[in-house]
Amino acid sequence: MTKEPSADSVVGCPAGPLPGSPDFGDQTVTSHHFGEEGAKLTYGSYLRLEQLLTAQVLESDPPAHDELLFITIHQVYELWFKQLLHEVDAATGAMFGGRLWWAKHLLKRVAVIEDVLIRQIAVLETMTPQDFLVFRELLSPASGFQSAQFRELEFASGAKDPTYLKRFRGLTEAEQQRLADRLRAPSLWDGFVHAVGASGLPAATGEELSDSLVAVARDRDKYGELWELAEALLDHDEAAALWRARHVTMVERQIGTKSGTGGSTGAPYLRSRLGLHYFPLLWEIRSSL
Ligand code: HEM
Ligand SMILES: N[C@@H](CC(=O)c1ccccc1NC=O)C(=O)O
Repeated sequence: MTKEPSADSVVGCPAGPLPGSPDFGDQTVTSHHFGEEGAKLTYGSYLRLEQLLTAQVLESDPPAHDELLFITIHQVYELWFKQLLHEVDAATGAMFGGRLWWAKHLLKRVAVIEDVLIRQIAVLETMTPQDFLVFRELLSPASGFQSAQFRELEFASGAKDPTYLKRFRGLTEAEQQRLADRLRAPSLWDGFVHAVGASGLPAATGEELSDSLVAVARDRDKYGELWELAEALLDHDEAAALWRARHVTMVERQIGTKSGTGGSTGAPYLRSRLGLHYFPLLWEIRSSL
């Protein structure tokens, strides 16, 4: 057990105002401005807090107490989805560029963020079905099904199901374009297949690839970097599967067997997606090891 340091026990951080820091009445240090002078950058302007903190607009009137939580959770998800796409794109590029250690580094971050996404479902589960029902009807026909970034993540990982392009209603032109672009762009899986080929192992057909992956697994002295990369991809795949499973249990807790606001059967539709794997071959080779 490590002891939590008290404020006055931290080296260089005595109790009381920090010398030279803004708004502490210390006028002696003028050579360093800590972002507080004139029109210089501030915390709020840098983080665009005016935009961020005015973007929670409730549908319910009078306001349903839990609708703010509902909006906040979804906005936080979309911010993390944006970050995940940033990392997944960079990891794909790194694999095509032969920088496998960087791809692995980024994929580890992806899995940690996904762990946060899984765990934050518990926050929304503090909302009871009764309190959700106060505003649920107002949400129809909107639904998480329409999250373009969520689908982009699926496509960017390797699960490219073009039928989703037609099944979406209400997406903006820009969102539709982004999804169409994603269908053509190389995925994480394409990047990994490239990396296997670049290492000298056969990777032209599914069978060759499967044999090569078994060879990688059996000789980690030789192919350690590829093996670890494959494991990092599997972590991402597993985390996405865990999120889907966690989401559907929450859905059943909130709406039981009711159909969804997005027009699907609800939990049965979501359960039909639980078998989805981004990298099926990485799971299949387990049976041959
Ligand atoms: C009270 C909480 C929630 C309920 C009851 C709920 C319910 C549902 C239902 C019923 C669907 C199926 C589509 C339809 O509406 O017909 C769905 C899909 C979806 N929801 Fe939620 N959801 C909740 C929270 C969330 C949260 C916090 C997120 C985070 C972004 C989310 C993301 C999604 C996504 C991405 C889909 C599409 C899944 C797919 O097509 O595989 N949901 N949700
Ligand atoms: N589909 C949910 C409603 C819902 O959760 C939702 C509604 C609007 C925007 C995002 C949502 N989140 C996930 O589906 C339902 O049927 O209750």
